[in-house]
Amino acid sequence: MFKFAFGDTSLQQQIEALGLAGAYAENLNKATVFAKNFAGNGLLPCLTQAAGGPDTAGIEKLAAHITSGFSNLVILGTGGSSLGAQAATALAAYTKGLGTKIYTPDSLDPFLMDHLFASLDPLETHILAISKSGTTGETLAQLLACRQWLENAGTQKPMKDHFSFITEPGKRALRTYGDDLGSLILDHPTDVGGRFSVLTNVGMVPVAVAGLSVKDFRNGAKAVCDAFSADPAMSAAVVGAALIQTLNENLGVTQVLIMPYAESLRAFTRWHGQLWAESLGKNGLGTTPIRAVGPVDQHSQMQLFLDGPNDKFCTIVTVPSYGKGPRIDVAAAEKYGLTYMAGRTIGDMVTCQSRATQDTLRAKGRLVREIVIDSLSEENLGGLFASFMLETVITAHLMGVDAYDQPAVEEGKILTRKYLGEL
Ligand SMILES: O=P(O)(O)OC[C@H]1O[C@](O)(CO)[C@@H](O)[C@@H]1O
Repeated sequence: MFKFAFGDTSLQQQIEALGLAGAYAENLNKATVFAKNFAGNGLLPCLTQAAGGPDTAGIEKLAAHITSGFSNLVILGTGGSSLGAQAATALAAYTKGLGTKIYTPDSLDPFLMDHLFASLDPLETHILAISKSGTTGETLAQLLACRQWLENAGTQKPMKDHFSFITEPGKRALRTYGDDLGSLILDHPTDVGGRFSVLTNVGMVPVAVAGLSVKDFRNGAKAVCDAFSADPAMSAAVVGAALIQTLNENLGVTQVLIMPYAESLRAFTRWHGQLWAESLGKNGLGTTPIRAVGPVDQHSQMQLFLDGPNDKFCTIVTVPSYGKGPRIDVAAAEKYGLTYMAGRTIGDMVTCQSRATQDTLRAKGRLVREIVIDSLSEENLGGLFASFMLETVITAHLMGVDAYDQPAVEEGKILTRKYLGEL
């Protein structure tokens, strides 16, 4: 579980100081009513399905097939078919894992494909192609290229074993391809959109391959959903959605910054970026997600956040890191005039940096939410996924847009196919 707070001064006092008490109360009420109905109706399929876990056997079977036969897993997929897996498996950087290395070439890039083919052992490589629609050009092009690469390598294993698929049931190119090959295919849930799919098999097969606990991710999400259902008005999702909407409508806040002080949450910010942008950027409305990671981006973007336009709602995610990490040698630090860090740990420095960032942002009049997770764990990351999905859906309701479609992107896809056909 995680906690959230807005600094030493209560949120209510800050809202009153901005003259927004009435507007915020109205949005909070609207968000709470919606959240209660929503909870009463069983929340989102992407959350409830995951909690039930009827797909566990399929996830375990596919993960076992991959880890027992291959030392590399290449996940072909883009957007919601890759970002959740990247965000979730980033935690494995701190664990021993199962020995299978995961590659996620989610942007089509000829140089990266050449590099992958040159550096990976084809006989040791499994390809998992994920696409909800089963028609995404980038993923299909990569798939055909991978098949050719494996054919050329003359693999000894049956070709069908080198591939697996996650896609919706029904007639679609990716499904037909997988059927023809005779490979293992898991169904992408039809009632879960790609950017909401991280807790389904889409994110959880990679999690299992990485040696992380699917159960813990889902339990973490469930705990957040249970707390949300029990008292929506107190949840980070409802408060966050009401606040962002109020700031947007009344103070011209048009950007939402998410800045974790943990390298392993960098991929999480990319996942959040798609979730927020694709769900809410509609009908001339929307707030732009901005990604940053602390402390490194204090040295690149922070000047703008502090001293540029006051148009951002800031969320800082922290993990208690006091006393964590290597300790800085006292004598060496003192010799070079670095007494302030002598005997401190790297975690002490990061703790002070995130605190200083928040204080400075607040001193500059920015509204800052701190989300504190007590450790970098599957439960906590699962909880963050659930909370931000809920926040997005509630914000969409307050804005009056449909969180689940992405009509404008589809126009670009049609044009790409046309241009390729004309080459
Ligand atoms: O999973 P699919 O169908 O390949 O789609 C990949 C991504 O492309 C989009 O449809 C946008 O083009 C996203 O919504 C989606 O996550």
